[in-house]
Amino acid sequence: MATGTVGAPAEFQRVLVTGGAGFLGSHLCRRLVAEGHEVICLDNFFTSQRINIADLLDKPNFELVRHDVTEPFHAEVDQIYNLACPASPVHYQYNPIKTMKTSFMGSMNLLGLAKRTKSRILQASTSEVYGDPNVSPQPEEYWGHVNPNGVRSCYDEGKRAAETLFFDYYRQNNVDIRVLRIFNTFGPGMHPYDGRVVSNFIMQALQGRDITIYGDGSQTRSFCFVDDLIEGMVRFMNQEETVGPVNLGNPCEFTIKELAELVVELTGSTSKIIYMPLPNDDPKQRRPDITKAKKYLQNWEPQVQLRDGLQKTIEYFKNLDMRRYKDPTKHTAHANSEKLLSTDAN
Ligand SMILES: O=c1ccn([C@@H]2O[C@H](COP(=O)(O)OP(=O)(O)O[C@H]3OC[C@@H](O)[C@H](O)[C@H]3O)[C@@H](O)[C@H]2O)c(=O)[nH]1
Repeated sequence: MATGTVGAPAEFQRVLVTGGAGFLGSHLCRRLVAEGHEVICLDNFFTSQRINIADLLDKPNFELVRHDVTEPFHAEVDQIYNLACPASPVHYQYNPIKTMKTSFMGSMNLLGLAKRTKSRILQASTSEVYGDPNVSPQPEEYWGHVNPNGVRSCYDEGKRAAETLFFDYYRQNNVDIRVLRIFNTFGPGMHPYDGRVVSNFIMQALQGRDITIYGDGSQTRSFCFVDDLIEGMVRFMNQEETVGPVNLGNPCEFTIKELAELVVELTGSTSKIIYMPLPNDDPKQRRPDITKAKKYLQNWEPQVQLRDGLQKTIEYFKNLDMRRYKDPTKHTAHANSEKLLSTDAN
């Protein structure tokens, strides 16, 4: 029997985690291995590195396979968590055709595997399916406001197409699906060159570099600490009441300017805040409606608030050996920005 953790399945499972060496994937693998499950971690190491899961490599119930989900994969498994896809705008826009292929063909290949093995399969979908939302907070019923041919579309539309495939395999082939929409998540284990806002601001603050706000900083995001997210994800996988989609995130909403100021305060940094162009189609607001998550996931709600989570993340980044990390892509987030803002816009 597995440990008595809330949401843990009654029996040990053979679990496949795609993107298992990534930020969320490595936390998930760690938890599943600790609970005694047999874990196969699949990764192509495009944006992640082996070091993220170095502590798991010698565990007898952990197996690492270098594999790209755009190619079929065969194994006998009971559960599949499909987390494979670059998630940072900088990285997913680097090779947008590959991003779309990863979402669509990766889902297709893994749904085929789930169908054959009769395993349950969870898709890591995203708040980006809501695009630049004109409804706030965003409930699962909201269809979104998405540009089908913009620079973010490879990710937004890739994930939307993946959701379509999941629900069609469910309706047509009875595949046992779970679709989770993950909102902005942060915490220890993020790649220092991840390119997303929390890791950028902390690294800039710790290294005394300018803190780069894109736009005027009035856009909002709601940041969920990684432990809360993984807890919700495992509960969702192991409940029987809904296939989703279910939103998972922290509903406390902050402007990006507030985030920058908080990071400066918590690090005691002397960095100054500068303003850069807003990348195209950057959503102006984002906040999850988590009514469904609370209802179906045994009253799940985030336990760690932004300030406390940031403190833990700052400690993590302070102790990183930067020689071990490589920047996976060049920074392209501004390549398509239309308007330039002056450095004192605020
Ligand atoms: O250095 C930076 C980086 C980012 N930002 C801004 O901070 C906000 C958040 O940007 P991030 O890159 O962290 O993430 P985004 O919210 O744009 O996208 C994320 O959405 C949810 C997930 O599915 C994905 O992880 C990712 O696509 C944006 O408005 C962005 O323009 C900065 O102001 N400065």
